[in-house]
Amino acid sequence: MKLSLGCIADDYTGASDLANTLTRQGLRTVQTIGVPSDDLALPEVDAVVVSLKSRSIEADVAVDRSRAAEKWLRGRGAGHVLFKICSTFDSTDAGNIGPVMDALRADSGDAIVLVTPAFPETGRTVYQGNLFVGSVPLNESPLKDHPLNPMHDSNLVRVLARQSQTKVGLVNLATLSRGADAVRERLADLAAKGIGAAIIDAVFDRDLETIGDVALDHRLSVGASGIGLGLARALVASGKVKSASAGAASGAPVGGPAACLAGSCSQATLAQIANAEKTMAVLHLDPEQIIAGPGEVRRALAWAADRITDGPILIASSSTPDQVAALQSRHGRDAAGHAIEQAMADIAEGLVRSGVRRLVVAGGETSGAVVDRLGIPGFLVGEEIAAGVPVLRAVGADKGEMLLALKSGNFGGAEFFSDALKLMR
Ligand SMILES: Nc1ncnc2c1ncn2[C@@H]1O[C@H](COP(=O)(O)OP(=O)(O)O)[C@@H](O)[C@H]1O
Ligand SMILES: O=C(O)[C@@H](O)C(=O)COP(=O)(O)O
Repeated sequence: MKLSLGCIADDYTGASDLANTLTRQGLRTVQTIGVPSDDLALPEVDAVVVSLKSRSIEADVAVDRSRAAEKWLRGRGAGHVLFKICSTFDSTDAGNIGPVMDALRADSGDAIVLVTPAFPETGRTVYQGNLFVGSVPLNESPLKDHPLNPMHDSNLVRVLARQSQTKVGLVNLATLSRGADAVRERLADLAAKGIGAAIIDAVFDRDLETIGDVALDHRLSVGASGIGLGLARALVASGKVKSASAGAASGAPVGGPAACLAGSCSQATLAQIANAEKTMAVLHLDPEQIIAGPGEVRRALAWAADRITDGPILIASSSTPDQVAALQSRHGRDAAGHAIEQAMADIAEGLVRSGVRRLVVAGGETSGAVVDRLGIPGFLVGEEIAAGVPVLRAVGADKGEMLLALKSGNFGGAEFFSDALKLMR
């Protein structure tokens, strides 16, 4: 297997979002959980997305894991590596986007790296270096209340500069609109001044095509699914990837009981949970009880056992920003987050033990905890449920056939949970 594109994603929902984008653009793609072991049988593919759970861990651990993934991808022939970050640039001033980018750039030998979280299909656009979520700047969007990485600055040149050892420049839309060579010229000017990273504006998919074209001159880029789209289109247009008609993975129906777990506290997920109450049984966990001990997990599994044969169920820990803030002030942000993630993993494990083989998980960190606990080594990409969220078919799992959907907290329409289950047969 010689890869045309190697990708390292800093969380599992982000990885499935990117794998979905690459698949839709005609790249045969597989998502692996961590660096695959040598005995994992992978199909012949153009791109591998290695999923890490590295967005909210210590920066030096994120760097080590990302470098190990890069080494594996380069060893499989990947000439270009995309470090996939969140389209809302989720991170803190301590990292991890800057430190990982710096390390991967040093390994790649590139003088400068292009960075953009733009993903226009989901309303993420970048103008004059400022990230917009829909019609509002990042710092006015619901991301200002994220439980782990609250975002208070929409100017990504500033945000990245605070995290990185290199100086950060800007390639603005005016330059981009003059085409690939104008971008190349601007990058050469910035690199000559010792600037090692450039935030690049992008508003429309056509901007991402230009960016993808230029990015392929380099060995590394950093961004969300939008730059993945640009890279994929550039690879197909250049003839480096021949499989422009690659389709979604299909397979035998899995059937059996289905369950949804929500650990995201995003505005979108809170609304989706409220809507799900109309079509399925919903249990709201008590976060305080989760932290108090294992009783809340036992209560959830007993509740599920009484209902799971009657139809799909949803179990949610999600709370409003005020409630999240109150819990964190009592227990600490990381301790609260970790305890709830592990409880969700315990519940997922119990549900699978009782026969559930179709599982929807809302939340990136939550998905990471669940997938790790289930020991799933990788996924093939199936149908698209919503922008950025595909049906995933587990490969190499000892539980046999399983379908999952890993939803970024912010993604999906109002009826996401029932939309997902309709496609997960
Ligand atoms: N009620 C709650 N109070 C505080 N934190 C919570 C609550 N429910 C979930 N969390 C934590 O919030 C974080 C949500 O992050 P994540 O799962 O990545 O969602 P998203 O995709 O929206 O970013 C996780 O660490 C989760 O354990
Ligand atoms: O790019 C995106 O927005 C997503 O792919 C993503 O990274 C998801 O992160 P979470 O919102 O934490 O699930």
